[in-house]
Amino acid sequence: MFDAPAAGPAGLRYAPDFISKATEGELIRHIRALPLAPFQFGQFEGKRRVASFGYRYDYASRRLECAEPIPSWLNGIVAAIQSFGGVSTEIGQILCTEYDCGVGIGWHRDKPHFDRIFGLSLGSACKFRFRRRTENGWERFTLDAAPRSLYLMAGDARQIWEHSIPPVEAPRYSITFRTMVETVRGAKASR
Ligand SMILES: O=C(O)CCC(=O)C(=O)O
Ligand SMILES: [Fe+2]
Repeated sequence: MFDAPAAGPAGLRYAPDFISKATEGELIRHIRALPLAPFQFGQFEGKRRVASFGYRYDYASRRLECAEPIPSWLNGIVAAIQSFGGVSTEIGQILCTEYDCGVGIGWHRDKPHFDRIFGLSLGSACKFRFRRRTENGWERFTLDAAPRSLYLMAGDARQIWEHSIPPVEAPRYSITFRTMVETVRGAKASR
């Protein structure tokens, strides 16, 4: 059910076959039916297409904004992710992404409003790459993320290491589930 990748970043967990082929097919069908929009960061447009639920990070205003509520077709998988994450895991944000052939994502760390990051891979495999700076250059690690697998980035894997995906060779979909940091959860509770 769950493998700790050999010599990978601390805080990275990987679960192959987290969902069935039938569930994968259903989720892809739902994602394809969404009004996906090219990822916008400032004046740049990424080639991947996305839809956000719960919250959305706006690169123009550089603020976290409210997004559409999490739709009910995601309820089952959210429950499975929360139970994988353990007690007090509450998913606040979901990003559905479509990568066409030749599309990837550049090096980055996710925005600081988010805490732990769970990623479900659908449709095809990808090389999920990690790097962190060392005194003499970069230390690197690649996770082979199979379709239907789940990765979790927490601790160093989330806070220190950057991640990226080189252009995919077949269409890939992903659903990223994020918990919110305490300050964001507190602000929401007091509204
Ligand atoms: O597609 C994925 O699995 C990861 C996407 C990602 O890193 C992000 O949207 O921040
Ligand atoms: Fe990311």
